[in-house]
Amino acid sequence: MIRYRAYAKVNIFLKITGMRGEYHTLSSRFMRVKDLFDTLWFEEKATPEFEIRGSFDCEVHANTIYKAYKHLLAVTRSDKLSSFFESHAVCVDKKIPSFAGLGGGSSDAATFLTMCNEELELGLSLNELAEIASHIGADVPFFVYGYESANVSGIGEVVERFDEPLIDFEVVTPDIQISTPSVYRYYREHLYAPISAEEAARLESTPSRDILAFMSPKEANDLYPSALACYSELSEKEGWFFSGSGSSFFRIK
Ligand SMILES: C[C@@](CO)(OP(=O)(O)O)[C@H](O)COP(=O)(O)OP(=O)(O)OC[C@H]1O[C@@H](n2ccc(N)nc2=O)[C@H](O)[C@@H]1O
Ligand SMILES: Nc1ncnc2c1ncn2[C@@H]1O[C@H](COP(=O)(O)OP(=O)(O)O)[C@@H](O)[C@H]1O
Repeated sequence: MIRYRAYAKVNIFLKITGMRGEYHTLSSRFMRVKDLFDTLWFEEKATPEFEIRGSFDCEVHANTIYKAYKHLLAVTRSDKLSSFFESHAVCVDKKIPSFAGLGGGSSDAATFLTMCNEELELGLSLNELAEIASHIGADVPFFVYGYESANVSGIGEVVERFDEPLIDFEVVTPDIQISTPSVYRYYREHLYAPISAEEAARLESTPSRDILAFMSPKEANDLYPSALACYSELSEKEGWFFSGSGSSFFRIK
């Protein structure tokens, strides 16, 4: 069976540009962490229930991989798909820490969609897969496209490849479980200051190395000051940037 890599990501910058209903619209640069990834593959099994093999802190129906399966089945209504998972389990060698702001669950879900499309020859286009991905989580579309670096906007469904060399990151993840909704809520209630379309365009045309050289960590990620305010046990790390809603920090190796 072919093994697939579900890479982690960091947010080089993450700026809020407004609201869309309950969700925040953002302008963010996502970049792949090339030496941090989960590995996924399919394995034959005897029992018919949907099965995910791997070390998770949630039960199977809360797993983003299962949510991806349900959405894929609803869209394709494919008997080939449902019967395949009566005889095959999804195996995951989990390396990306959870609740880390590294997109672990989102990356797994996107990789699962890609694996099904390829191995079962579902014939879905990249855009069709990304459309399904947008219903699973805000970060999932980025991982479907598979770009090493991209500008992500909307609430995460607009993904535009950014052409630049990949940067080698060092990532540390303090053992603090940060709730993404809480961090966004605090930002909205206490720190809401959306940037203009012109400022977003300027950031989106700036190479990531320049962002990391000229912006402070708190300027680069609007959710960082919010996470610090929400979690007293989270402390700043001099010279390190904050990824997504956290708790991971990263810097150039
Ligand atoms: C913060 C970011 C930055 O990349 O990722 P992580 O920190 O999780 O890696 C993303 O915006 C998170 O994406 P994701 O983790 O998929 O969020 P979801 O599960 O879709 O949403 C969790 C909750 O976060 C809030 N949310 C999420 C995305 C967004 N653009 N605006 C929001 O307000 C909503 O309250 C939502 O109910
Ligand atoms: N495939 C998955 N991998 C990791 N976590 C998952 C997965 N599916 C569901 N989860 C749940 O999502 C929570 C957040 O994990 P994750 O998406 O990795 O965090 P983040 O979005 O901050 O990177 C986990 O604590 C776990 O309960």
